[in-house]
Amino acid sequence: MYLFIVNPVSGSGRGRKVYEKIKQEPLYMKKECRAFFTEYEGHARSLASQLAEMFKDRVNAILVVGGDGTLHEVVNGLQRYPNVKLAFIPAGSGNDFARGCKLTLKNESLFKQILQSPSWRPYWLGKIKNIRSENQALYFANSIGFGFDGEVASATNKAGYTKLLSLLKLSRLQYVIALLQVLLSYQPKNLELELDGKKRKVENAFMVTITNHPYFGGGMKIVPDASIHPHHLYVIIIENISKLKVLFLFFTVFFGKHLSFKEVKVYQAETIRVQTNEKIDYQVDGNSGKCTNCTVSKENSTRQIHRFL
Ligand SMILES: Nc1ncnc2c1ncn2[C@@H]1O[C@H](COP(=O)(O)OP(=O)(O)OP(=O)(O)O)[C@@H](O)[C@H]1O
Repeated sequence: MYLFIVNPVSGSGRGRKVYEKIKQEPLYMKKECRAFFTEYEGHARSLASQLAEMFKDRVNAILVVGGDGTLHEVVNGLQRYPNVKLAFIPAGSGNDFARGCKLTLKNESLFKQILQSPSWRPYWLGKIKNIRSENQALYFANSIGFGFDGEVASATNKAGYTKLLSLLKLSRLQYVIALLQVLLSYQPKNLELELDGKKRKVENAFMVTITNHPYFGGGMKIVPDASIHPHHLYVIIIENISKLKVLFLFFTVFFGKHLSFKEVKVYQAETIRVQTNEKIDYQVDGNSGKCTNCTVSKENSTRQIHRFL
C-alpha cells in the first residue's frame, strides 16, 4: 500500500495539480494507493503519525506531495516510526530537499520511478533539542538557520506576493525579494556556539546555518560539497560582513562561490549548541520561529528515503 500526503495549497496550488495528474496514471489504479489531503497548518504531522500507526504492517511507503514545509511536518509526525519508507514529490516553491537528494524527475515520472524502480537510501534527519519544548525534539530534513536566515524566512512566510510570483512562474524569486527587504533593516547578532564541545563566540553574526545537504533558500548552494552523512552536520557562519558585501555574496551563493569570502566559514560537527542572550529568529526547513538556545545533532535512527545523492 502506498499512502499519499498531499498539501493542496503548496506551491500556490501546484500540490493539488501534481496529485491530480498522478491519480490518472494506470499505475496508481493498479497498486494500492490512497491519498490524504492536508487541511490546515500542522495537519501533515498528525496525518503522518496516524497513518503510520494505522497501516504500519501494510504500508510500502508514504509519498509526500508538497513543499519542504509539508515534508518537515511529515518527518516530525514519523519521529516514532523510523521504519516507514518515505518519498518526496516536490510541489512547493522552494523544493530544496529534492535538489539535495538529486530528484531529477518530476510529477508522474517521479511517481512511477518511486513505485517501479525506487532508490531507497539511508537518511539521517537533523534533530533539535530544547527549541520549542524541553520534552520533545524537533526534526529537520534540510536545515536550521539563525539570524538573517530566520528573519528572511519569516518575511517570506508573511509575504503577500507569493501567489503572483507563482502565476508568473517566478516562485524562486520569493526568497530573493524577502532577502533584499530584510537586508535593509537587519542588525547583526551575537551568539555563542559550541561545536563538539569547542566554544566559539560569533560576534556580529549575519547568519549561522546548520544543514544536512548543500541547498537552501530555493536553490542556493550554501555548502556546495555537503553530502548526507550519518553523524555530522555542516555549519556555515557568516560574520563581520558589510551589507553591500552580503548582496554580492548572495549572487555568488547560487554557484557555490561564496566560500572564498573571508567572512564565511564552514565547519563539520556532530553536536552544535547555540545560545544567545536575546531571542533570535530562526528558520527550520523554511518554517520560522524565535529562540534563545538549542542543541542540534543527527537523529540516531536511519530512515529509508527515495534519493540519489
Ligand atoms: N489546506 C491547507 N490550507 C492552508 N495551509 C496549509 C494547508 N495544508 C498545509 N498547509 C500549510 O502550508 C504551508 C506551506 O506548505 P509547503 O511549505 O509545503 O509549501 P511551499 O511553501 O509552497 O513550499 P516550500 O516550503 O518548498 O517553499 C505549510 O506550513 C503547511 O502547514
